[in-house]
Amino acid sequence: MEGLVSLKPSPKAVCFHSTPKSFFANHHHSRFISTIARSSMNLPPPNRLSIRAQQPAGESALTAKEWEVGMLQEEVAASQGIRIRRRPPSGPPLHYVGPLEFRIQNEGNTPRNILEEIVWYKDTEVSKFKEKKPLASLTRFLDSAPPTRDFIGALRAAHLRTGFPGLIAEVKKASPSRGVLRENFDPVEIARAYERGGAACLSVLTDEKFFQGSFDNLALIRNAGVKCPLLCKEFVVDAWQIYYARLKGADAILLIAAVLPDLDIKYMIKICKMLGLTALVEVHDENEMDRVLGIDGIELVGINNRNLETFEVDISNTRKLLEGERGQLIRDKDILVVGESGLFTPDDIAYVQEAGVKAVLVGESIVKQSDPGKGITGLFGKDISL
Ligand SMILES: O=C(O)c1ccccc1NCC(=O)[C@H](O)[C@H](O)COP(=O)(O)O
Repeated sequence: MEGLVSLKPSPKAVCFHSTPKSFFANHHHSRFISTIARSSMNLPPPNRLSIRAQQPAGESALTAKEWEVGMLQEEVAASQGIRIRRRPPSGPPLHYVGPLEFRIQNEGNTPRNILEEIVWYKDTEVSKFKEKKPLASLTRFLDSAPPTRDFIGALRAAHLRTGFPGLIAEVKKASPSRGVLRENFDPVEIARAYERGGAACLSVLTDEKFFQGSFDNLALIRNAGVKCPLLCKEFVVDAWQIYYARLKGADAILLIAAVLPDLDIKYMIKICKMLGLTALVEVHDENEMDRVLGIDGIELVGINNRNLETFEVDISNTRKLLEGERGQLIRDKDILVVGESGLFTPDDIAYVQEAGVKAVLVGESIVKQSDPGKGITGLFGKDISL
């Protein structure tokens, strides 16, 4: 039978007879909701056997429900073309039919690519953070957080002033694709050098495990009096991270369409607006761009030239996503577009500017220079600080 990975006599099968009626009622209810939700979203029938009512009660019933909700979320995401799974498909608890127990096959609990690995790690990381600092305790400090600065305004002003795309310069120590980019890494010194070199805004990587960044770096740069508005470069999977970024001094935060379903993006944009933060919504392909253009209230879209699943970088991606009707819609909506990743030379900047971006996000090519401020001059082929 397809999908069945184990089938064996179960010593626990006796539990089947002692399962309380309330469990069957609730379970039936949750199946009912799932079925309505699934059909209203044009989702295919679930790809698993549906005899779960025979599960034992208690903890495993709860786990089964959590699993079912998670599976429904995954199905919604998949129906929007999202390939990244938010957490490992650890599968439901064992199922019991009479004397037999069985599990349904899942695709394996190993991430399929680096982005999925990062997202799975974030899920557990954020859960731990939330235990230590629940949202309710964070919100108490919101009034004492530093005021947010106008991220998009700074990019537009730099574009007007220099005639080049406004620069978001990235404070990036390391990356999964390139390893360590800068050994002697002083985030505040780099931030100041970028500001002196003419950056309009800064992007600060806050992920520790994969990029050797930190939320402390964000706070250090903010508290050092750097005037450029700051983007919190995180892999957001939970609204908690947005509140935390705000408390640490961010003015903007990254939301990745390859990770977040439409409803999450809408909800997170509302939270950003409520907190005075700008959302930079990042896309990599046409499907993600079309999804994002269908969402109200988007002001800033980043086109990442790096495929975060394969690490492949191709700056013609920016041009491809800005061609034709999409480009027209973006102009009609007055959305500011940021060209991201793989920009090393004045020709690269000219190429993405020609494609229609009014801002660029650059890390590697400038952070590697002994003076990152001079790196900016090299990147643009001109001193843009003047
Ligand atoms: O940079 C990576 O290796 C990477 C891997 C997985 C997920 C995200 C990753 N990078 C995030 C970015 O997109 C870049 O930091 C940013 O656009 C700057 O790119 P670059 O100028 O090429 O350093």
